[in-house]
Amino acid sequence: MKSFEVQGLSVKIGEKEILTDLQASFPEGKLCAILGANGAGKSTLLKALLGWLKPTKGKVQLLGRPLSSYPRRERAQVLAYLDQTQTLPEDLTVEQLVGLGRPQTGVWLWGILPNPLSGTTPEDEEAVTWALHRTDTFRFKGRLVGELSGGEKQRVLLARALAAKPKVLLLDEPTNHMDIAYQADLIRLLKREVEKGLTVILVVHDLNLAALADHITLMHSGQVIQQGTPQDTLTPALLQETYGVQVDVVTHQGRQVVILRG
Ligand SMILES: Nc1ncnc2c1ncn2[C@@H]1O[C@H](COP(=O)(O)OP(=O)(O)OP(=O)(O)O)[C@@H](O)[C@H]1O
Repeated sequence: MKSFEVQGLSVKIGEKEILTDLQASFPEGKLCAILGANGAGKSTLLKALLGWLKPTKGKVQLLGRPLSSYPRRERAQVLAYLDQTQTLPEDLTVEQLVGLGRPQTGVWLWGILPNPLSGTTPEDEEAVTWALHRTDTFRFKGRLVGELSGGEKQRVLLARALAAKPKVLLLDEPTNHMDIAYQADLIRLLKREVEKGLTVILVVHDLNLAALADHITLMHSGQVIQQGTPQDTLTPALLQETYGVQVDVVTHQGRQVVILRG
């Protein structure tokens, strides 16, 4: 089955059409990367997949069912989202913040942050502990969020997203501001979850990180121009179409490596 199947999707923000008749499908249980130049519509596509932006035309199917048929709560159980713009409540402990990932405790009602300690079930506690372990953050569960480094925060945010036990995790530029070691670490953690059945769809700018994905989507001007394996998509011709730059692509240890032409 596909995680998402998108047919003829158009999305407007205000009067401006950002996505136009977009066709795409994303396999289930794979690490999928979305690439495209600034302004191509990558974040907008993620928000449409999350159901936050309503299409003016077209259909989005999530795990074989129309996205619009999912009640909000069920959608929050199936999909998790992680981006860079979230401001974090710095005076919570890591464990409390990860607890907010649970759909029933983490919903921000009327702009009020619910008490992270109220209404917690044993199942919530088990999921939080599991997510802390999966992201190697259990050892600092008692620390305050405000005291963490950028890379540590990133892992804690991943733990919060995983605590919901989603089937599909969408990430918007999760490797921004991360050094190469943290980037590798994040991809390793994501791959580990994918091996356990999670579908991951992430927007990235680094082509050589994208080469580690199972499946790549190339976007240009609000449309998908190609989808497929790194071998099928990371080609000089398609990257020229995507970014308008000339690159060379070499294969190193079975993986595509993209080099900008000088
Ligand atoms: N709230 C908004 N109001 C008006 N225009 C918007 C809004 N959000 C996005 N856009 C426009 O939609 C287009 C696509 O934006 P989007 O953020 O989806 O691109 P992106 O591919 O994620 O870009 P980047 O790589 O720079 O993050 C851009 O031209 C952007 O200016």
